[in-house]
Formats: sequence, C-alpha cells, structure tokens
Amino acid sequence: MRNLRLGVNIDHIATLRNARGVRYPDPVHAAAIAEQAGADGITIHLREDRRHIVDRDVRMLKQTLNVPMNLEMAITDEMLAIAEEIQPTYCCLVPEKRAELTTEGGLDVAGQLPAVTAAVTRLQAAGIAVSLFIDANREQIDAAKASGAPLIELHTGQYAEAESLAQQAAELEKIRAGARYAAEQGLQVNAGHGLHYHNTLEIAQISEIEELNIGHAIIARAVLVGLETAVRDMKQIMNKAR
Ligand SMILES: CC(=O)[C@@H](O)[C@H](O)COP(=O)(O)O
Ligand SMILES: NCC(=O)COP(=O)(O)O
Repeated sequence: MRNLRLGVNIDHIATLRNARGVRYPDPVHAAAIAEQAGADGITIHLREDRRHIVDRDVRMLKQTLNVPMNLEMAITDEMLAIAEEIQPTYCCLVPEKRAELTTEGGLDVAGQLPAVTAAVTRLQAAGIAVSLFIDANREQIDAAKASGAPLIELHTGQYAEAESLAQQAAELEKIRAGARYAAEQGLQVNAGHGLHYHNTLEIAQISEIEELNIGHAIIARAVLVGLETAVRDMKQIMNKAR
C-alpha cells in the first residue's frame, strides 16, 4: 500500500491569534514546528472574510515552507489573482458561505462545470496543481475529471459528524466507493474535514487515498500537549493504517 501523507491545516493557529488582534501565535512558527514533527504539507484556507488566515500569512509561508503549500480558496477573481501571484504548490477549490461556521459540503462541480473548468485552466496555466474539494459521489467525481483537475479531496465531514454508528458506516462506505471510483478514473485522491484522533484510522485504511488534510483536531490537541506531539500522534495513527 502507498504511503499516506499528512497535510496539517494551521488555520486555527490564526483563529487564536486573531481573537486578540495580536501577533501570536504565528502560523509561520506553527508551520515550522509541524514540518519538524513530520507534516508532509501545510494547508491554509484563505477565506474571503479573512477570519483566520490573512494575506500576510500566505506570503510569509510561501517564503518559509519546506514542504508543499496547499492553498484552499473559493473560486473568485480576487482569490485566483492571489494564487497566481503567490504560486502555492496546490490550490484546493472549495465552496464558501459567509455565515458558515466551517465548510458545510463539497464544491458543486457538476452544477457549475464551465466556471470550475475556467478556474482550473487558469491556475494550471500558472503552474499550480489544482484539487477540487468534493463530496464522494460519481456525479461530482465525473465532473471533477471533466474539469481537467488531476486531484480531488473527498469531503469527510458527513462521516465525521454522523450521529450513529450505522450512519457513520454508511458514510465511510460512500467515501470508500468514491475513492475507488475516482482512482479508476485516474484522479489522485485526498480526503479531509472533521477528522480527529478517533475517526481517522478507518479513512486512512482506504488504500486509494494518498493524503489527509487535518486541522482543527490537531490544533485543539496542540493546545494541551504541544503541536509537535499532536502532529506525531496523528502520523502514528495514519502509519498504523498502512
Ligand atoms: C475546505 C475545508 O475543509 C477546510 O478549509 C476546513 O474547513 C478548514 O477551514 P475552516 O475551519 O475555515 O472551515
Ligand atoms: N480540507 C480539510 C482541512 O484542511 C482540514 O479540515 P479540519 O480538520 O480543520 O476540519
């Protein structure tokens, strides 16, 4: 089975900083610690409302990261221009609602294929690898393939938020089937959202998945045990699955 990479999402280091309008904790500092603890990539979501990560973070991280940057963003002219200028390794296109607490679902690629294809084409022309954050269903996977994006990130939020074991098992099966189908279509498959120390193992056991992006749970544990330990603990779970 392939190695499974961990992309550490450091958005909520910035949430903590912005809560007081001060300079600490600094996502740049956090990224360096996460790298040293074994993070294979750093993920940041530059939201249109700048509620956590801000433009300065993206620019500084571009200069300091030693592992790939995965920039999550909505499909807007402003975000596309920022990505073209800063040139992250990956851009993950995600849906965004101003009032949401966190990302509520996958990007509806099938429902807006011309706009998604135009964004994918524009970013690829700038040398950026594009990923689409989608729900694990065939309609969205087929549309992702049609858009020309080489990569998808399967949204694991419904699995993470399942309210019964039966519902969780059903959501896990959807992700398993989606990952298998997407890999058969030649797409690279990543996954993420809502994963934590008690629900990641089952997702990590899906052999087609190549990378997990995990943020909130790692940063929450880091508050109690330190970021280095929190990243290592998550890597240990992921390594146990492979
Ligand atoms: C698209 C996605 O799943 C991540 O961006 C994640 O939601 C973390 O960002 P927020 O906590 O701002 O939603
Ligand atoms: N794309 C998912 C991500 O980056 C992290 O999401 P979460 O672990 O903060 O829910």
